Amino acid sequence: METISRITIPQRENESHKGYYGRILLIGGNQNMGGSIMLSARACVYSGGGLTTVVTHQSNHTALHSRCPEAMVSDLSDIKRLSKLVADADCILIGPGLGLDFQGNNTLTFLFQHIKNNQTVIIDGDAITILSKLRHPLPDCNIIFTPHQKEWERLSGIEIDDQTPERNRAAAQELGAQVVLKKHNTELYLNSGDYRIEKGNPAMASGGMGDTLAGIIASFAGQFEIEEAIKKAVFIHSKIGDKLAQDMYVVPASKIIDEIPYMMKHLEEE
Ligand SMILES: NC(=O)C1=CN([C@@H]2O[C@H](COP(=O)(O)OP(=O)(O)OC[C@H]3O[C@@H](n4cnc5c(N)ncnc54)[C@H](O)[C@@H]3O)[C@@H](O)[C@H]2O)[C@@H](O)CC1
Ligand SMILES: Nc1ncnc2c1ncn2[C@@H]1O[C@H](COP(=O)(O)OP(=O)(O)O)[C@@H](O)[C@H]1O
Ligand SMILES: [Mg+2]
Repeated sequence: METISRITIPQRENESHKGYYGRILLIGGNQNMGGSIMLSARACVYSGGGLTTVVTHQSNHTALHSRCPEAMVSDLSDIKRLSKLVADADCILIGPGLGLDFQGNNTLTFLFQHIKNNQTVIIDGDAITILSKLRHPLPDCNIIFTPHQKEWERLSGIEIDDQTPERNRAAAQELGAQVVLKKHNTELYLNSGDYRIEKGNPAMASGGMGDTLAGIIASFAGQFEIEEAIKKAVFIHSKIGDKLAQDMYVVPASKIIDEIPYMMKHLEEE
């Protein structure tokens, strides 16, 4: 397994506009977990996503507008609008705070029926847990799963203690998806090979940290080639976590988000 020890961020073209940097659709946040998709949304915007739209429970709209006015919103139950938003998106994230009830279920099913093979979907959090139970056939498109170890256990059937690189690779292959296995020293099972990020620390072990990473991956998937997007996103997330942990005992996810544009600038190609 190869260790990723550095990444770079390309300079932006002068003659570019928001349409160059991805139309990103983020789906999640039920009545109780609006904060999770707000973290994904802010992370997406702060990572440079061109246009960010959030599909979330209506009760989250005001808070989302207030925390992240750059993002557009739509109601989780507005299926007609969802179908247009899915059709227009380059990259779709589903799962943070989605909930495990019928609405989460229906939304995931709807997305799988409507996504096209040139689109990318990132499946995180509750969407992974739903899928582990329902065993829907996966759609024909670029699929990235971002489970933590427990979610991976549910999805792959491999118990946490048995999650070796060989077994994880075989399970990713069987799913036909790329997998970001989140843990201390996160592992990436990508089409080109297996990678490890030897960055990140326990100050990052707090709720919302994965929702934030999912937002960065979605944003980068709208801007960069897909494998590069995953590598850059996981690396930057952990590198910021390490930087902040030099002075902070715990690193709340919101603090990671605030640092993203600065770290991207720091890693920008000459
Ligand atoms: N502010 C919010 O609204 C938040 C919402 N969240 C959402 O809550 C939903 C449930 O996610 P959870 O992950 O909490 O619940 P899960 O029940 O899916 O898994 C959490 C449990 O898995 C176990 N576990 C084992 N290895 C782990 C590892 N390497 N990393 C993390 N956990 C590990 C832990 O015991 C932990 O209690 C998701 O949709 C998530 O997006 C969370 O992100 C927390 C913050
Ligand atoms: N001890 C640790 N070392 C490095 N990274 C960690 C550690 N604990 C948590 N993280 C990172 O925090 C994130 C947690 O993801 P997840 O459990 O999905 O969070 P949530 O669902 O609460 O947003 C992952 O990116 C994981 O790698
Ligand atoms: Mg999570």
